[in-house]
Amino acid sequence: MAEALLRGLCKILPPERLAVSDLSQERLEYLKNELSVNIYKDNEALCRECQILLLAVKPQVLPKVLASLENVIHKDHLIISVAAGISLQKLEALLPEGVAVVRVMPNTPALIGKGASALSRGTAVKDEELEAALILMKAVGTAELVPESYMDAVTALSGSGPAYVYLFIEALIDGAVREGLPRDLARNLALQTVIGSAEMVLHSGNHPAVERDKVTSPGGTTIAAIEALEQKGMRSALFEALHVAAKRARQLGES
Ligand SMILES: NC(=O)C1=CN([C@@H]2O[C@H](COP(=O)(O)OP(=O)(O)OC[C@H]3O[C@@H](n4cnc5c(N)ncnc54)[C@H](O)[C@@H]3O)[C@@H](O)[C@H]2O)C=CC1
Ligand SMILES: O=C(O)[C@@H]1CCC=N1
Repeated sequence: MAEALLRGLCKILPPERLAVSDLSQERLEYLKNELSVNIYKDNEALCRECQILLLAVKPQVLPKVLASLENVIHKDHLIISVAAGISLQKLEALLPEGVAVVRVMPNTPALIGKGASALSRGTAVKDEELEAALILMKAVGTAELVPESYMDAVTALSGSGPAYVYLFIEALIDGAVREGLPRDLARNLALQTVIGSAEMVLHSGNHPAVERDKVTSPGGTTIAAIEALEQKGMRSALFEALHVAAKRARQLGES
């Protein structure tokens, strides 16, 4: 996730104003070679140099990382956490008192500037700090301010969502191959179908069902396919997927 954000940020900031630290020397060298950003092997050294700190370690690791930075993080820092499930209350308790923290749920299409992020504001965040966080996230796609109570559902929808869409695309391609199409042709048609359909809903502002009805001829092919999808429980499978993902986000916050 950090690489996706970093690549997006490189489009609005010169690489010399960006720095990254990681335990893995190999990751650091890869990012230096790819993006020419500054690299630090040591989180503390990076914290001394940078004012905005974007934390992109696993939720299970985050408390340990923040504990190790207790003496270097101070009130002039703005902390942005992308860790799934970790609440603002928990982040604030892990940070020195009064440090500004914004909780963000981004997604990996940020890598190509097509991310979808939601942000929630911590208690010590000043207006200009919130604005800075929004500018950074808008550099990699759409970014919306949301109440923190939405965050686990956001994680289930747009945070994890790209994975569901990739699974859907993969299944479309395999289904077409099953019907005899060459894989390359199936891939191109499947991808353009997903992109075109999303853009139709976006640009028309219509409910998706309105666009679906336009495809669905009486007695035709589409209604036969939709009957099969309803019988196989596609809709309820997605309800369940989002439900367990949101539940898992809450569990990650408790660990
Ligand atoms: N992968 C995704 O699509 C999304 C991930 N997130 C959040 O982003 C965070 C990272 O997730 P991923 O990128 O998937 O994980 P990842 O495992 O790919 O990346 C974590 C990175 O942290 C580094 N790291 C581990 N301990 C460290 C330490 N003590 N100091 C410095 N670096 C350390 C690792 O070497 C690794 O490069 C998680 O909190 C996750 O909830 C949020 C939205 C979407
Ligand atoms: O799978 C995860 O836990 C992370 C959070 C959202 C997307 N990836």
